[in-house]
Amino acid sequence: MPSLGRLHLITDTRPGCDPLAVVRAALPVARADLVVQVRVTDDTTDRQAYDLARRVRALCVPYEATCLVNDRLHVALAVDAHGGHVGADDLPVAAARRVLGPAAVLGATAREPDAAARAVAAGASYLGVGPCHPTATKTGLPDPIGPAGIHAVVAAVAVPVIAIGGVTAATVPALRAAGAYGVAVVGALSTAADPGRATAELIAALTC
Ligand SMILES: Cc1ncc(COP(=O)(O)OP(=O)(O)O)c(N)n1
Ligand SMILES: Cc1nc(C(=O)O)sc1CCOP(=O)(O)O
Ligand SMILES: [Mg+2]
Repeated sequence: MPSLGRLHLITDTRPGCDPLAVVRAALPVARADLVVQVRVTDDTTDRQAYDLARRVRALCVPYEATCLVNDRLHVALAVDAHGGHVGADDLPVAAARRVLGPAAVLGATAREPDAAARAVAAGASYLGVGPCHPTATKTGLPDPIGPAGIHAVVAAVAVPVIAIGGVTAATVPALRAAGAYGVAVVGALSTAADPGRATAELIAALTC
């Protein structure tokens, strides 16, 4: 299994968004450094999620980018995605690992060191940790943990930590300095006037 990409593009399927256009713009820039996580709104049907994931999976192939599916692991299996991501309202990590198999990429959300260690022991191959900063993309989240919260988790686990929540190219250096392996973004790409350029800025911040 190749090393995990450092830039995780999470699809934005809210009204007015064009997730496939954003993926198409990001792929030639970030290539194998890109992980596309197919995340759909709760009211999206499984058929719609499957159709989007199938298209994303196909787009990723020529760039050797990674395709993951959020929450809906049956969709991940159905499109032969590289893996999935689960959080507190989804299948437990150990059950998700059983569903996806030993070779799959499996991400788990963890917000503090103890939960992070439990998720890794249960089979997570990377952790999504946040929210780092305030975000308008998801409601109901706890207060932002900042780079210090990222560092606390990094110190507790030996798997890649992906920082999420309000991440922009400007906030990447502090997160990397805190030990984050990479970052996951929704708005920084989905609301960008030029998603290709925004991808280049994020990749530059992640690799310097
Ligand atoms: C990389 C990454 N980190 C965290 C999350 C959040 O997952 P979860 O807590 O299950 O919330 P939803 O995304 O399902 O609303 C994520 N998706 N990706
Ligand atoms: C889906 C999600 N999960 C989070 C968490 O902290 O678990 S923050 C988040 C939204 C991230 O969107 P943006 O990059 O636009 O802030
Ligand atoms: Mg979830």
